[in-house]
Amino acid sequence: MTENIDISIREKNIAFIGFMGAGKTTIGQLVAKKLYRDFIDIDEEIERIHQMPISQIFKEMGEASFRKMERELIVSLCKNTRVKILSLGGGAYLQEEVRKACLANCLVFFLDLSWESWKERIPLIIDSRPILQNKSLDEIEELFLNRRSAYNIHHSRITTSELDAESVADQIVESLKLAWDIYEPNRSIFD
Ligand SMILES: Nc1ncnc2c1ncn2[C@@H]1O[C@H](COP(=O)(O)OP(=O)(O)OP(=O)(O)O)[C@@H](O)[C@H]1O
Ligand SMILES: O=C(O)C1=C[C@@H](O)[C@@H](O)[C@H](O)C1
Ligand SMILES: [Mg+2]
Repeated sequence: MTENIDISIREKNIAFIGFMGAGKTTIGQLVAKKLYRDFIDIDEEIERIHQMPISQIFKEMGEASFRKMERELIVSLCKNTRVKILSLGGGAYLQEEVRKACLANCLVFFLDLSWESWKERIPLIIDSRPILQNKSLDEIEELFLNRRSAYNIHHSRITTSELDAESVADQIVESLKLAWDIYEPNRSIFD
């Protein structure tokens, strides 16, 4: 397939972006199920291709190689696939090429949460995210705040603080259906 130009918004891939632990994998999976769409988690896909966890890829191949892998995979999926749900890794969207490809070919949802809410998730993610290793809480907060300027370039922002994953997914599906009906009434992906 050639580059996705002028595709209908119903056919566009949906991409989830946001900080580590914001819920991109969890919510992406739920949204995919609710919309009967294929789900691709970029981190899991890289782990599958290389047959090792991300933390080991960082250790053995270095962060720069990981960033190249995620960039190439995301850009290729953006250009060559449709109707998919893509959950990006937390740092992928910091790369300009990734941002451009996502914004041009996907509906980009920023899953946002407050620093206070994020801190409650630390025990759930701390061991498996190499970027968080050997950092103080202040340093992690700085990263959390600094990355917002990139995440703020999106099509839609959903605040997930105080909401369980199922409710966030329902809210996203509702907003998508509304947008599809407003911008492309009387159309289905089979037209
Ligand atoms: N809305 C939510 N409320 C409470 N816990 C949540 C919510 N969404 C996700 N979680 C939990 O937070 C943890 C991290 O979620 P998840 O792995 O989906 O984050 P992520 O954004 O994909 O992170 P990464 O960028 O590192 O891939 C999981 O244990 C998940 O169950
Ligand atoms: O925020 C980040 O930089 C990362 C987030 C994870 O999803 C993984 O992609 C990896 O651990 C790096
Ligand atoms: Mg994830």
